[in-house]
Amino acid sequence: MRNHLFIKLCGLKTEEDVDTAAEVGADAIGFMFADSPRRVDATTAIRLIERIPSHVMTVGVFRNQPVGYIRSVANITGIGAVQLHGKEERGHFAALRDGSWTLIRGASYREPVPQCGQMGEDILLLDAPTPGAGIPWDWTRKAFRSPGDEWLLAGGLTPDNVAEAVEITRPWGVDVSSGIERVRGVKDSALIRAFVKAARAVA
Ligand SMILES: O=C(O)c1ccccc1NCC(=O)[C@H](O)[C@H](O)COP(=O)(O)O
Repeated sequence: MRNHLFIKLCGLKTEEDVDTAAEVGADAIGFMFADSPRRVDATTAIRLIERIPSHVMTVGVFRNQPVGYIRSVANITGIGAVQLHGKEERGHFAALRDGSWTLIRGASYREPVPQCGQMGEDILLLDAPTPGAGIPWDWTRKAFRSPGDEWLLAGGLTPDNVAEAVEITRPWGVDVSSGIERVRGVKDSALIRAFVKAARAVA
């Protein structure tokens, strides 16, 4: 029996989204504070975070934004984790170490494969070249080796392919955004349920 698979659902925007995610047992819920059709403002995030049980990790996703802005959004909203998903270097991660947040690094799969902790992050999220586009990278490649302990597989995951992706790559967790939407930027409760069910079914 494998360990618990950590499931992060990203880009949620409504009460219905977060209530469904909590009900089906998501481990983390991501809010987009970077340019995206899923972007929310801090006021919306605060309202949504109030509904989320404390055992669920709340994640703010940022991309190439100043440390001061990230810190202020993190403080105002009370998010539990900061995900840096752009070209942020080690200095960005180091500057954000003074908070109580878990630090997540979103990196595109490439050779050499990014490794867990390389930039000072706590969790690595291994993604496709274009984040949030619903396009998978080739996780079926035979030479794939785990980048470390706490890493999330992301990029084009759906209820239909998540089980196979987990079986092949054996990640610590998975992350999804487009695969739980029928319309870009709009989450679908049935797809959220189907995704979590399929991911949890992997032995
Ligand atoms: O989701 C976005 O629109 C986005 C935009 C800019 C930077 C990061 C973004 N998303 C980060 C995530 O963690 C997504 O869940 C991840 O890229 C997977 O997305 P998808 O392939 O759509 O499942």
